[in-house]
Amino acid sequence: MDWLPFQKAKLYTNAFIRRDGRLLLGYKKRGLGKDMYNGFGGKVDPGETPAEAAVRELQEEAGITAKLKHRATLLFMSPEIPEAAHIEIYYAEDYEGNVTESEEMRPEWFAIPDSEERHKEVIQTPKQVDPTTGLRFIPYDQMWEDDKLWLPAFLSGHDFVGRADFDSQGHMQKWWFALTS
Ligand SMILES: Nc1[nH]c(=O)nc2c1ncn2[C@H]1C[C@H](O)[C@@H](COP(=O)(O)OP(=O)(O)OP(=O)(O)O)O1
Repeated sequence: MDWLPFQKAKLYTNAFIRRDGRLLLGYKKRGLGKDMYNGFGGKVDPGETPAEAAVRELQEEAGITAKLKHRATLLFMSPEIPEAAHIEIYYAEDYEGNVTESEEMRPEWFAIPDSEERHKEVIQTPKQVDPTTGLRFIPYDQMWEDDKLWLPAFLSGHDFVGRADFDSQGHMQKWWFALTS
């Protein structure tokens, strides 16, 4: 397959929160990406900066406020959406408020593998539970297919840029990723 034609992009945000060695993800209850886990985010509204939208979406979808740091940029393309999704990805290690379920997302904490090697094992053998916390490890088998390519490095502190093109069945067909720090 060729790269999907890139004409226009629409801005989105996505925010990942880590606290006490655990990662907060949301189970998406509706829309594209339904029944998958993801960070919290959505469309940037007119007149809003991506950073402002990231804070608003995190509050709306998970009920919490955080000082988010911009860490990555992802271009997501799919025949299912008319414009590319240009996603600015944010990160924080603390937050205020109580994590709360919203109409769009059911938040859940996951154990983070302690090395990139352990991430690979968790990717190969899904549904493993961390014996010390009783939490499931990051559910890579229930996330967008490209996330397993960058999330391990992202959680070890690397920033990145990348692009992933999907087919209408939701499978990734073409991609590139580059670490920028
Ligand atoms: N972690 C991720 N990995 C990936 O490859 N694509 C992602 C992604 N997070 C989001 N996307 C893509 C898929 C989706 O089409 C688009 C928009 O993402 P979202 O699901 O966060 O936004 P929504 O369409 O729910 O927006 P709102 O209705 O404003 O919340 O970006």
